[in-house]
Amino acid sequence: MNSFPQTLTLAGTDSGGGAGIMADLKTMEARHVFGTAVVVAVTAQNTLGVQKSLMLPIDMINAQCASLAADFQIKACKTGMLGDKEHVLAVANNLRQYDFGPLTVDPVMVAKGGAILLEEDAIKTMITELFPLATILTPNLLEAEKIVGQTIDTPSDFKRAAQMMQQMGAKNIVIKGGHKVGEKVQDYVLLANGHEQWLSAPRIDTKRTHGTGDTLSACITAELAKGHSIIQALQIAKNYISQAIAQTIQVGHGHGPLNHWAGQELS
Ligand SMILES: Nc1ncnc2c1ncn2[C@@H]1O[C@H](COP(=O)(O)OP(=O)(O)O)[C@@H](O)[C@H]1O
Ligand SMILES: Cc1ncc(COP(=O)(O)O)c(N)n1
Repeated sequence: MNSFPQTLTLAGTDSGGGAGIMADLKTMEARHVFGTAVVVAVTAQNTLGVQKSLMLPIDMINAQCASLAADFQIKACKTGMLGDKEHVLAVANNLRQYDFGPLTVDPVMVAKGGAILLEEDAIKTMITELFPLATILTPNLLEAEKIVGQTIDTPSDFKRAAQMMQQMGAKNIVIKGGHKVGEKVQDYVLLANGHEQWLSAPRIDTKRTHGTGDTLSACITAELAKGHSIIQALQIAKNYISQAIAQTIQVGHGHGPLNHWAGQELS
Protein backbone atom coordinates (compact mmCIF):
# COMPACT_ATOMS: atom_id res chain seq x y z
CA MET A 1 0.00 0.00 0.00
CA ASN A 2 1.36 3.43 -0.96
CA SER A 3 1.59 5.65 2.07
CA PHE A 4 -0.31 8.96 2.09
CA PRO A 5 2.00 11.88 1.20
CA GLN A 6 3.47 13.26 4.42
CA THR A 7 5.06 16.69 4.68
CA LEU A 8 6.93 18.69 7.29
CA THR A 9 7.32 22.34 8.22
CA LEU A 10 10.12 23.52 10.51
CA ALA A 11 9.13 27.04 11.51
CA GLY A 12 7.52 29.32 14.07
CA THR A 13 3.93 29.30 15.31
CA ASP A 14 1.51 32.23 14.88
CA SER A 15 -1.10 32.33 17.65
CA GLY A 16 -3.26 34.35 15.24
CA GLY A 17 -3.48 31.39 12.89
CA GLY A 18 -2.57 33.30 9.72
CA ALA A 19 1.15 32.75 9.17
CA GLY A 20 3.98 30.40 10.14
CA ILE A 21 3.23 26.81 11.06
CA MET A 22 -0.51 27.47 11.25
CA ALA A 23 -0.62 28.72 7.65
CA ASP A 24 1.60 25.83 6.58
CA LEU A 25 -0.62 23.15 8.15
CA LYS A 26 -3.81 24.77 6.81
CA THR A 27 -2.29 24.83 3.33
CA MET A 28 -1.13 21.21 3.57
CA GLU A 29 -4.62 20.20 4.71
CA ALA A 30 -6.23 22.09 1.83
CA ARG A 31 -3.81 20.52 -0.65
CA HIS A 32 -4.60 17.03 0.68
CA VAL A 33 -1.26 16.01 2.15
CA PHE A 34 -0.57 15.08 5.76
CA GLY A 35 1.20 17.90 7.59
CA THR A 36 3.66 17.53 10.47
CA ALA A 37 5.52 20.33 12.24
CA VAL A 38 8.73 20.96 14.13
CA VAL A 39 8.17 24.05 16.27
CA VAL A 40 11.35 26.16 16.23
CA ALA A 41 9.81 29.32 17.74
CA VAL A 42 6.57 30.36 19.38
CA THR A 43 5.12 33.79 18.69
CA ALA A 44 2.36 35.69 20.44
CA GLN A 45 0.96 37.26 17.30
CA ASN A 46 -2.24 38.54 15.71
CA THR A 47 -3.11 40.40 12.52
CA LEU A 48 -1.77 43.62 14.11
CA GLY A 49 1.75 42.30 14.70
CA VAL A 50 4.06 40.13 16.80
CA GLN A 51 3.77 40.95 20.51
CA LYS A 52 6.31 38.44 21.89
CA SER A 53 8.39 35.49 20.73
CA LEU A 54 10.31 32.61 22.25
CA MET A 55 12.93 30.32 20.68
CA LEU A 56 12.66 26.67 21.71
CA PRO A 57 15.71 24.89 23.19
CA ILE A 58 17.87 23.19 20.54
CA ASP A 59 17.44 19.74 22.15
CA MET A 60 13.69 20.14 21.68
CA ILE A 61 14.22 20.83 17.94
CA ASN A 62 16.39 17.70 17.77
CA ALA A 63 13.81 15.64 19.69
CA GLN A 64 10.95 16.68 17.40
CA CYS A 65 12.98 15.78 14.29
CA ALA A 66 13.97 12.41 15.79
CA SER A 67 10.31 11.66 16.63
CA LEU A 68 9.26 12.31 13.05
CA ALA A 69 12.14 10.38 11.51
CA ALA A 70 11.33 7.36 13.67
CA ASP A 71 7.74 7.07 12.49
CA PHE A 72 6.93 8.98 9.30
CA GLN A 73 7.87 8.91 5.64
CA ILE A 74 8.25 12.60 5.03
CA LYS A 75 8.16 13.20 1.27
CA ALA A 76 8.90 16.95 1.27
CA CYS A 77 9.66 19.64 3.83
CA LYS A 78 10.01 23.39 4.23
CA THR A 79 11.54 25.90 6.60
CA GLY A 80 10.05 29.21 7.75
CA MET A 81 10.88 31.41 10.74
CA LEU A 82 14.16 30.15 12.25
CA GLY A 83 14.97 33.13 14.52
CA ASP A 84 18.72 33.07 15.01
CA LYS A 85 22.07 31.52 14.04
CA GLU A 86 21.91 28.63 16.53
CA HIS A 87 18.46 27.56 15.35
CA VAL A 88 19.38 27.82 11.66
CA LEU A 89 22.35 25.58 12.37
CA ALA A 90 20.28 23.09 14.41
CA VAL A 91 17.66 22.83 11.65
CA ALA A 92 20.38 22.36 9.00
CA ASN A 93 22.02 19.63 11.10
CA ASN A 94 18.74 17.75 11.38
CA LEU A 95 18.04 18.11 7.66
CA ARG A 96 21.47 16.63 6.96
CA GLN A 97 20.86 13.78 9.42
CA TYR A 98 17.40 12.70 8.24
CA ASP A 99 15.88 12.27 4.78
CA PHE A 100 12.80 14.50 4.78
CA GLY A 101 12.71 14.78 0.96
CA PRO A 102 13.05 17.90 -1.20
CA LEU A 103 13.47 21.04 0.90
CA THR A 104 11.80 24.39 0.25
CA VAL A 105 13.62 27.16 2.10
CA ASP A 106 11.50 30.25 2.73
CA PRO A 107 14.15 32.62 4.12
CA VAL A 108 11.69 34.44 6.42
CA MET A 109 13.35 37.57 7.85
CA VAL A 110 10.78 40.24 8.76
CA ALA A 111 7.02 39.92 9.38
CA LYS A 112 4.64 42.15 7.40
CA GLY A 113 4.06 44.13 10.63
CA GLY A 114 7.84 44.79 10.91
CA ALA A 115 8.91 42.28 13.60
CA ILE A 116 12.34 40.70 13.10
CA LEU A 117 11.95 36.93 12.60
CA LEU A 118 15.61 36.25 11.74
CA GLU A 119 18.47 38.05 13.43
CA GLU A 120 20.70 39.97 11.00
CA ASP A 121 23.81 37.91 11.84
CA ALA A 122 21.96 34.66 11.04
CA ILE A 123 21.58 35.47 7.34
CA LYS A 124 25.14 34.35 6.59
CA THR A 125 24.56 31.08 8.47
CA MET A 126 21.37 30.52 6.52
CA ILE A 127 23.25 31.00 3.25
CA THR A 128 26.14 28.68 4.11
CA GLU A 129 24.20 25.99 6.02
CA LEU A 130 20.75 25.87 4.48
CA PHE A 131 21.02 27.06 0.86
CA PRO A 132 23.09 24.03 -0.28
CA LEU A 133 20.36 21.76 1.14
CA ALA A 134 17.53 23.63 -0.59
CA THR A 135 15.77 22.17 -3.61
CA ILE A 136 13.97 25.47 -3.96
CA LEU A 137 14.50 28.88 -2.35
CA THR A 138 11.58 31.34 -2.13
CA PRO A 139 12.75 34.81 -0.99
CA ASN A 140 10.50 37.85 -1.27
CA LEU A 141 12.00 40.91 -2.89
CA LEU A 142 13.38 42.40 0.34
CA GLU A 143 14.89 39.08 1.44
CA ALA A 144 16.47 38.58 -2.00
CA GLU A 145 18.00 42.07 -1.81
CA LYS A 146 19.43 41.32 1.64
CA ILE A 147 20.84 37.99 0.48
CA VAL A 148 22.62 39.34 -2.60
CA GLY A 149 23.36 42.81 -1.18
CA GLN A 150 21.97 44.59 -4.25
CA THR A 151 18.74 46.35 -5.16
CA ILE A 152 16.46 44.36 -7.46
CA ASP A 153 14.28 46.30 -9.85
CA THR A 154 14.63 45.39 -13.53
CA PRO A 155 14.14 41.89 -15.03
CA SER A 156 17.90 41.58 -15.45
CA ASP A 157 18.35 42.41 -11.74
CA PHE A 158 16.01 39.51 -10.89
CA LYS A 159 17.99 37.15 -13.10
CA ARG A 160 21.35 38.24 -11.73
CA ALA A 161 20.12 37.92 -8.14
CA ALA A 162 18.72 34.43 -8.77
CA GLN A 163 22.01 33.38 -10.41
CA MET A 164 23.91 34.67 -7.39
CA MET A 165 21.68 32.60 -5.08
CA GLN A 166 22.39 29.56 -7.25
CA GLN A 167 26.10 30.23 -6.79
CA MET A 168 25.42 30.19 -3.04
CA GLY A 169 24.16 26.61 -3.44
CA ALA A 170 20.38 26.86 -3.85
CA LYS A 171 19.29 24.94 -6.94
CA ASN A 172 15.95 26.42 -7.98
CA ILE A 173 14.90 29.95 -7.12
CA VAL A 174 11.66 31.92 -7.08
CA ILE A 175 11.92 35.61 -6.21
CA LYS A 176 8.42 36.69 -5.16
CA GLY A 177 7.16 40.01 -6.45
CA GLY A 178 4.42 40.74 -3.89
CA HIS A 179 6.28 43.76 -2.51
CA LYS A 180 6.61 45.48 -5.91
CA VAL A 181 3.96 47.83 -7.28
CA GLY A 182 1.99 47.42 -10.50
CA GLU A 183 -1.18 45.88 -11.87
CA LYS A 184 0.33 42.40 -11.90
CA VAL A 185 2.25 40.45 -9.28
CA GLN A 186 5.15 38.72 -10.99
CA ASP A 187 7.36 36.08 -9.42
CA TYR A 188 10.65 35.32 -11.19
CA VAL A 189 11.65 31.67 -11.47
CA LEU A 190 15.13 30.36 -12.33
CA LEU A 191 15.54 26.58 -12.33
CA ALA A 192 18.74 24.60 -11.85
CA ASN A 193 18.74 23.73 -15.58
CA GLY A 194 18.71 27.43 -16.54
CA HIS A 195 14.99 27.54 -17.47
CA GLU A 196 13.56 30.92 -16.51
CA GLN A 197 9.95 31.99 -16.29
CA TRP A 198 7.71 34.70 -14.81
CA LEU A 199 4.66 33.55 -12.85
CA SER A 200 2.17 36.33 -13.30
CA ALA A 201 -1.24 37.06 -11.76
CA PRO A 202 -3.46 40.13 -11.31
CA ARG A 203 -2.50 42.11 -8.19
CA ILE A 204 -5.35 42.00 -5.69
CA ASP A 205 -5.86 45.33 -3.92
CA THR A 206 -5.97 44.23 -0.27
CA LYS A 207 -4.05 44.47 3.00
CA ARG A 208 -5.18 40.92 3.88
CA THR A 209 -1.89 39.31 2.89
CA HIS A 210 -0.72 37.90 6.23
CA GLY A 211 1.02 34.58 5.58
CA THR A 212 1.25 34.77 1.78
CA GLY A 213 4.87 33.62 1.68
CA ASP A 214 4.26 30.73 4.10
CA THR A 215 1.21 29.63 2.15
CA LEU A 216 3.06 29.69 -1.17
CA SER A 217 6.02 27.68 0.15
CA ALA A 218 3.77 25.20 1.99
CA CYS A 219 1.79 24.63 -1.20
CA ILE A 220 5.01 24.06 -3.18
CA THR A 221 6.03 21.54 -0.49
CA ALA A 222 2.66 19.75 -0.69
CA GLU A 223 2.83 19.46 -4.47
CA LEU A 224 6.45 18.23 -4.42
CA ALA A 225 5.36 15.55 -1.88
CA LYS A 226 2.76 14.35 -4.40
CA GLY A 227 5.53 13.92 -6.97
CA HIS A 228 4.90 16.98 -9.13
CA SER A 229 7.84 18.62 -10.89
CA ILE A 230 9.16 21.90 -9.55
CA ILE A 231 7.55 23.94 -12.30
CA GLN A 232 4.19 22.16 -11.84
CA ALA A 233 4.39 22.70 -8.08
CA LEU A 234 5.12 26.40 -8.62
CA GLN A 235 2.23 26.86 -11.03
CA ILE A 236 -0.23 25.10 -8.70
CA ALA A 237 1.04 27.15 -5.75
CA LYS A 238 0.76 30.44 -7.64
CA ASN A 239 -2.82 29.59 -8.62
CA TYR A 240 -3.69 28.57 -5.06
CA ILE A 241 -2.20 31.72 -3.47
CA SER A 242 -4.02 33.98 -5.93
CA GLN A 243 -7.36 32.38 -4.99
CA ALA A 244 -6.56 32.37 -1.27
CA ILE A 245 -5.91 36.15 -1.42
CA ALA A 246 -8.84 36.92 -3.75
CA GLN A 247 -11.55 35.01 -1.87
CA THR A 248 -11.27 37.26 1.20
CA ILE A 249 -12.35 36.30 4.70
CA GLN A 250 -12.84 38.94 7.41
CA VAL A 251 -10.67 37.95 10.40
CA GLY A 252 -8.83 40.35 12.73
CA HIS A 253 -8.33 44.11 12.57
CA GLY A 254 -4.99 44.37 10.77
CA HIS A 255 -3.24 42.45 7.97
CA GLY A 256 -5.86 39.71 7.78
CA PRO A 257 -5.12 36.05 7.02
CA LEU A 258 -5.83 34.25 3.76
CA ASN A 259 -8.70 31.97 2.87
CA HIS A 260 -7.04 28.56 2.88
CA TRP A 261 -10.32 26.93 1.77
CA ALA A 262 -10.17 28.88 -1.50
CA GLY A 263 -11.34 26.83 -4.46
CA GLN A 264 -13.26 24.41 -2.24
CA GLU A 265 -17.02 24.30 -1.87
CA LEU A 266 -18.06 25.33 1.60
CA SER A 267 -21.04 23.63 3.23
N1 LIG B 1 -1.71 41.66 -3.51
C1 LIG B 1 -1.41 40.48 -4.09
N2 LIG B 1 -2.18 40.00 -5.10
C2 LIG B 1 -1.89 38.80 -5.67
N3 LIG B 1 -0.83 38.03 -5.32
C3 LIG B 1 -0.03 38.46 -4.33
C4 LIG B 1 -0.27 39.69 -3.65
N4 LIG B 1 0.68 39.87 -2.69
C5 LIG B 1 1.47 38.78 -2.76
N5 LIG B 1 1.07 37.94 -3.76
C6 LIG B 1 1.69 36.66 -4.11
O1 LIG B 1 1.82 35.93 -2.89
C7 LIG B 1 3.06 35.20 -2.91
C8 LIG B 1 3.91 35.65 -1.72
O2 LIG B 1 4.51 36.87 -2.08
P1 LIG B 1 5.11 37.96 -1.12
O3 LIG B 1 3.98 38.68 -0.45
O4 LIG B 1 6.04 38.77 -1.97
O5 LIG B 1 5.93 37.10 -0.07
P2 LIG B 1 6.14 37.24 1.50
O6 LIG B 1 4.84 36.89 2.15
O7 LIG B 1 7.22 36.24 1.77
O8 LIG B 1 6.55 38.66 1.75
C9 LIG B 1 3.69 35.47 -4.27
O9 LIG B 1 3.33 34.45 -5.18
C10 LIG B 1 3.09 36.81 -4.66
O10 LIG B 1 3.11 37.01 -6.04
C1 LIG C 1 5.76 32.64 12.84
C2 LIG C 1 5.75 33.46 11.61
N1 LIG C 1 6.32 33.00 10.49
C3 LIG C 1 6.31 33.74 9.36
C4 LIG C 1 5.72 34.99 9.33
C5 LIG C 1 5.75 35.82 8.07
O1 LIG C 1 4.49 36.11 7.55
P1 LIG C 1 4.12 37.59 7.08
O2 LIG C 1 5.30 38.13 6.32
O3 LIG C 1 2.93 37.45 6.21
O4 LIG C 1 3.87 38.40 8.34
C6 LIG C 1 5.12 35.45 10.53
N2 LIG C 1 4.52 36.67 10.59
N3 LIG C 1 5.15 34.69 11.65
